[in-house]
Amino acid sequence: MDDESSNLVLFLDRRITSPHPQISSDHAICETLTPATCLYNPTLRQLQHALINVGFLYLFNPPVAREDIDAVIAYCPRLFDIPQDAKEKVRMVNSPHFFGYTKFGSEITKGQADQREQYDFGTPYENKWQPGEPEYLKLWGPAQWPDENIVPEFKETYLRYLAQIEVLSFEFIRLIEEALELPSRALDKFQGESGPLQHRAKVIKYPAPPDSSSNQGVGPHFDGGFLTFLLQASAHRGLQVQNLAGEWIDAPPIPGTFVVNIGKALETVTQGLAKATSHRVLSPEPGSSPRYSIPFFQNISQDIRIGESVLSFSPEILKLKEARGEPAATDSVNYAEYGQLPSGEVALRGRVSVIIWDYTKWVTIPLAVMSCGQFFFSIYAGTANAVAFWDIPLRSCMFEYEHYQHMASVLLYTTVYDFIILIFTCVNVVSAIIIWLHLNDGMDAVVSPPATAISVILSSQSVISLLRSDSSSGADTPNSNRRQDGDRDSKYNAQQLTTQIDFPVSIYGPNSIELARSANASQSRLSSVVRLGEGGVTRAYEWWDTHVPAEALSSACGK
Ligand SMILES: O=C(O)CCC(=O)C(=O)O
Ligand SMILES: [Fe+2]
Repeated sequence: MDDESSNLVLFLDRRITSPHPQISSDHAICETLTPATCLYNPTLRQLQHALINVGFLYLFNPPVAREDIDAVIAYCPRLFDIPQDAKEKVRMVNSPHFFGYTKFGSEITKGQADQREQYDFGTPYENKWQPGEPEYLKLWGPAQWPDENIVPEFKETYLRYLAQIEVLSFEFIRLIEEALELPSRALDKFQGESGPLQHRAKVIKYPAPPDSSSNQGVGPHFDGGFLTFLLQASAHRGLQVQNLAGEWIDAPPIPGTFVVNIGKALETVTQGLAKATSHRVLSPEPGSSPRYSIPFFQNISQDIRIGESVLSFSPEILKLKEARGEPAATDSVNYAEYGQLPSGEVALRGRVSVIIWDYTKWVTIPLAVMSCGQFFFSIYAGTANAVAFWDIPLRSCMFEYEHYQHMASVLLYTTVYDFIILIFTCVNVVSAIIIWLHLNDGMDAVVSPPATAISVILSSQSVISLLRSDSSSGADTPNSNRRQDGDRDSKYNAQQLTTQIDFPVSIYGPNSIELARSANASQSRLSSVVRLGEGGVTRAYEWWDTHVPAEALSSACGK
């Protein structure tokens, strides 16, 4: 542990003595410091560095009861080992709030199926949506929990865990205000002045792939909200973070820590000072046990248009952003609509983009019916042709004009329909191959070719991209340099965020299709990555205890 970390420990220990204290709601830690003092505080300087230049950090010994952390970790395998029908009962498709179970392979990031299975849960929230109110207000509400008889006390334990992270997340916001030299509580306006917030959390299982076909646990993405607190719940590596140079850096699990990273909303309100960082997860090696993780996503108020609420900073601190330099291009997709839409709508758009799947599925039914009709007509016409040909009396008068005309038209029909059938058959075969190669067997829908085969094709990223060829005119975040990034490489403009195929279609209805189209039209590619400290994600923050485990730190830093 270096001197700066020691100072950090002293700073916090003066105020908090218990290893797992309740965090004081009056935010005593931060209010005792003026912004000017913060500049001299090495801890906050470290935090400032991590926010501006890295976007990821480890939080050591977080103020969350160790027994609750251990308990939620212990639940991970149990949650996924329950019978499949118990999981199906809480499928996300039942929930207007997008909570619940998503089976393996049912999520797509950057056009590829993520090799993970997951539950989405949330902090308690009662939905009060009324007809006529914006649809995005449906997004928050009660989570779906697995049967208490099958996973006893899971809900209670997990909610207790989430409650502690929620408090921690707000406490951390206070530190961020100080580190970025903002007035105290400058970030409050994003957090529920209009009422309580709901935060999301997941429990994720990344199984080892059977072979080396795909190792995309989850593809490159940014998180959307303010802060993410990630508990890596098994000893596997796999989480990777993209640095300023565009390289992927490992962020290995360190026991007793959370990985904290910045979401697009916080990046937007801080004029890009606090960096959202592109990250991904690689599946465990074939033959290994599954990796588990438990992320907590801190939300912001649904009504706020954060593009209109961007904060002001001192010229000195903005210079730090300039000094960071231009990041290399990233693989991730962007939440560009934050520039102008209410944050709830941004979240809804991220979700309902999947409704294109359903829309195209219905479009494909007439296509499939046509295909079948043509097939049968072709058989009929071919048979009629053959019968006519082998019918001696008929053939004998073939050279009479009307019979000749009859035979010619039968031949013409047969040939044309056979040709159409050939094309349809080719499309079906190609789509089946694409499904097999890219989407694996994780989708419910892939059961009855040709209709579903075509629907997969139509709803695949490439076709969606074509549908949205106007995407370069979309909105952007307040950072002017991003516009150029989007324009420079327009092939990424139409890429979706991580997309779940399992979704509550009936609840959001046909309007959502339009929403989805415009949502994706306004997404643009963003080059925004941050430089990781020498050797990787290296800055560790001691929260309560007096000792950072040196061996853990050095293994994380590769030193
Ligand atoms: O599982 C992990 O380690 C990260 C998951 C993640 O980045 C996400 O779900 O947004
Ligand atoms: Fe993430």
